[in-house]
Amino acid sequence: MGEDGFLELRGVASRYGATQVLADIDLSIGKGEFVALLGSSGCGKTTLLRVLAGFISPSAGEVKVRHRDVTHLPPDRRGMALVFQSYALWPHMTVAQNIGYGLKLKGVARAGIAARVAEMQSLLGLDGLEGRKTSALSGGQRQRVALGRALAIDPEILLLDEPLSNLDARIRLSVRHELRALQRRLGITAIHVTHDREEAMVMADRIVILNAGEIAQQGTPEDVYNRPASAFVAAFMGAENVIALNGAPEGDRFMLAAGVANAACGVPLFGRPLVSGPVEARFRPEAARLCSADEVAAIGPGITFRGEVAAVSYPGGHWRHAVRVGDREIMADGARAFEPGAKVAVHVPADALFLFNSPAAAPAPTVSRTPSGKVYA
Ligand SMILES: Nc1ncnc2c1ncn2[C@@H]1O[C@H](COP(=O)(O)OP(=O)(O)OP(=O)(O)O)[C@@H](O)[C@H]1O
Repeated sequence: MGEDGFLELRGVASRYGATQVLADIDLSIGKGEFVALLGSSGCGKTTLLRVLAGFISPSAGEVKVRHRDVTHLPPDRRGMALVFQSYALWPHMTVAQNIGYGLKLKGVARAGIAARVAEMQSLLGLDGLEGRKTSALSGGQRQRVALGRALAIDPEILLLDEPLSNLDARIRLSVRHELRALQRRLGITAIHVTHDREEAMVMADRIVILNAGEIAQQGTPEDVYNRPASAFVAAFMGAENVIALNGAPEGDRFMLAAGVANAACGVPLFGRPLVSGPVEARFRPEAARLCSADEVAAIGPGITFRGEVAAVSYPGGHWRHAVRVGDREIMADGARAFEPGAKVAVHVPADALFLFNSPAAAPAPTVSRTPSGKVYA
């Protein structure tokens, strides 16, 4: 990826009437980068995409392409193309007419349109369908036509608003890879809105996680998955098990106090700015290792919770257990099934344990040291 800061947003805010939807968004995207805007429903993903495309004027801030301010340019003068979730194809037009639509608006001559449409059809595997009305196409074919219409105008930037969400699960998996391969081959810069975590993970160079109109974290898929910067991001990225603990930093370790279901133990700090006091411990069901209470051996650094199996199911590949740990219920996967009522141990390896100071416990990001050997209540 070349040209850093190819597409830049600085201090972008947007509101609908009195409702603030985006606040102070700073984002810098490199040429040829594939960025996923990931967030739950209503967090402002589509609004951000529409600000980029020029369909909405931001209430503050600026949008720049190659250091040129495009904030107040109309959509058709930004070198961008938007693919809508609904595809927004013309049902009474043929595949060829739909793909050529943007070129016709630009006043391109007929022969030029025909050549470009043929090129797009062959690129997207739509050969032979040029005369078909789009109302007589499958979902996957419509999605390709919408992509063809967007790419036909040779945009520098492709904006994708959940373009795969109307496809059935199996087609969606293959289209993800096709779209990503096409984007790489064309070297086009892409911003892809999705609420599907796995889709963002497998497609994007960088994931930007939005929460209530603000950027909660941005980084490579591996970064946001393994090093979530907040409890919100950890939960959003699948670490939904949560247990309240107490602890304090000591050197390069964080010492966790004994709790109702765990013995005191220490885990590496990994540079996290944790302070003494209550912490929220989060982990994924698949990161936990389940064994019977009497076989808890030292399985490596991490924390082990004692619990009782409440329910077990088989979603495929592993057994998923609901385990009562103190007054909480957590989910933990195992290679074998434990019966409800079984006393078990749930071990969470240190590198899969995400710790965050509870909001009330983190007034200032200072790292305090504790006298060694103390129990932190
Ligand atoms: N035209 C509008 N007028 C008023 N409020 C709006 C309008 N469009 C969107 N909103 C509100 O702005 C917020 C952000 O909407 P947006 O469509 O950007 O969210 P999103 O993250 O794309 O959600 P989804 O994944 O459900 O599409 C929501 O609370 C929504 O109700």
